[in-house]
Amino acid sequence: EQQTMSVYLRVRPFSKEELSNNEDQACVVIENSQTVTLNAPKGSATMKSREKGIGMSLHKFYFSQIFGPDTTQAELFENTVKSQMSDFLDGKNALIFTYGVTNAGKTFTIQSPKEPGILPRVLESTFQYIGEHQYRGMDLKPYLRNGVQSLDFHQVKQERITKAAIFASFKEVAFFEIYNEYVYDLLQPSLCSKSKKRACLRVCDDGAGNAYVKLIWINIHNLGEASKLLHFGNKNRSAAATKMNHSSSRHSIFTMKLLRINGGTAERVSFSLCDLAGSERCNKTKTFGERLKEAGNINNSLLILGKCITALRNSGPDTRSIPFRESKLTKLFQAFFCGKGRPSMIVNINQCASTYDETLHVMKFSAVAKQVVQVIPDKALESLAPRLVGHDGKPLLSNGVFDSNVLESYLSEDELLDEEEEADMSLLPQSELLNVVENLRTKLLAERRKNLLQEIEIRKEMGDAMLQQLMESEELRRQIEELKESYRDKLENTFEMYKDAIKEHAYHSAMTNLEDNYVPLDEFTAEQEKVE
Ligand SMILES: Nc1ncnc2c1ncn2[C@@H]1O[C@H](COP(=O)(O)OP(=O)(O)OP(=O)(O)O)[C@@H](O)[C@H]1O
Repeated sequence: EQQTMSVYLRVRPFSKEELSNNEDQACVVIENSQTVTLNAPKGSATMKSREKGIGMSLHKFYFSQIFGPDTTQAELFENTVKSQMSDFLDGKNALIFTYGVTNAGKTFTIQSPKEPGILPRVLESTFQYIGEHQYRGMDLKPYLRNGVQSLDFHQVKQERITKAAIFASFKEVAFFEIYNEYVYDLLQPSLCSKSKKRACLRVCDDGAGNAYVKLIWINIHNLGEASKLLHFGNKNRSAAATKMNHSSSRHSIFTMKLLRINGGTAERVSFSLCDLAGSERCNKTKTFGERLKEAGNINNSLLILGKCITALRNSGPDTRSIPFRESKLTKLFQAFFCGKGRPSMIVNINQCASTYDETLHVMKFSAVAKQVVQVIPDKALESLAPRLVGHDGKPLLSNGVFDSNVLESYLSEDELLDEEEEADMSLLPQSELLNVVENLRTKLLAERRKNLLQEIEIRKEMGDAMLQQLMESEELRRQIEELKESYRDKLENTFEMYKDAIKEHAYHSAMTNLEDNYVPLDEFTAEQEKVE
């Protein structure tokens, strides 16, 4: 099945303050349920460009569906997420992400505390669907990206302790955020203590090209528990203040995994809701130092998301050249865009004249996303083939039957080691961590030594080449000097030659004159006497 990605637009209402600040300049006009027009207000960069004859002041955009300022949370859920919700309960992975500038209504749409947003409604629908068929045990858990792990007695005990650290008490949920290209678990209980530094998690690969993060998965039994978790996670979202806003700098992702247990087999399907960081660009935030880095990282991950979406629009079914690996966010979203689920996007905008240029940027981004064609597999779970594995990480099932021999050989020693290398270091015990550090230090030293040798070699080669060049130029200089010397000699010789020749010529001329004017003495005397 092929279809374009669903991209919805939600336009939030003006606040009283915005209305009194003259922000309502009819910049956003909803033409019908799928078309919206943006009119550039006076003073916006778009209008200034238009006055110079560049670009247009009016832009038209098309969406899967547009929701105006009067849309309620329930209407939005019914018309956007509901279809994805039934796909999810049917066994297909789903991802919903909100995109827009800061203060456009992304968080309100996902998880408003006032009117319940999409997230609490998704949770509620899931609980309604499961009803009495809920698995009450705590001995199964998500494993890597698509697997299911059976826990032993001690691990179940640990699970209860982790949960008890948050609640004083079969669906599993995780909540994490990506900040400055670092992944943090928002359900990490120790985060409550301000003195402790948050452990940042590695994005690992499950060996089949699926990226995942080792998160704390909490087994929840009712909506009340889910809300408490959400509240707990939100408390941990301590956003650093930027000039634009206080909590717009992080991408936060809430994921729910549903385990469908049927005898000895377990199927796993996930629903992720992502509240992306504000999409405004660096120049607007007027930040520097750490905040500039933060803005740069947000820009980078959204830029890579944009690059992936543009590449997806052009690539067709072959997604190998799409740069998903260039940011943590896209790495984790990759599977949804590559046929292992169905992503959809809710674009949030405000109608304020002062943020018009940024809003236009968001709309252009969504116009590209709207053209992405998705391939949706008929039976997503078959391709995901979740594995049921034991507490030591080895799969327990082969063709639906427990077969220890098959299972022994299934994961070879090498694979285990590979997996270990990809493991999240922050969760290892201290002794192992020390070993890892020691190994890394040895590797680092070896690498440094190799680099140093290489540098010495390169420097030597460069020195030799320079010496050679110097010698050659010295030889050239010497030859030129010799040539100059010989020319000078020749010139001097020629000069002397001419000088002698001139001297000789002058002598001869003088002698000739002398001979011509010569009068013998007796003749001269006779002549003188005559005159007297
Ligand atoms: N549809 C809506 N109806 C009424 N109020 C809304 C709506 N959408 C957003 N708001 C209000 O607008 C303000 C900004 O919304 P919100 O915090 O969700 O923006 P945001 O895009 O998530 O910003 P940030 O990037 O900083 O997280 C909030 O006060 C919110 O209550």
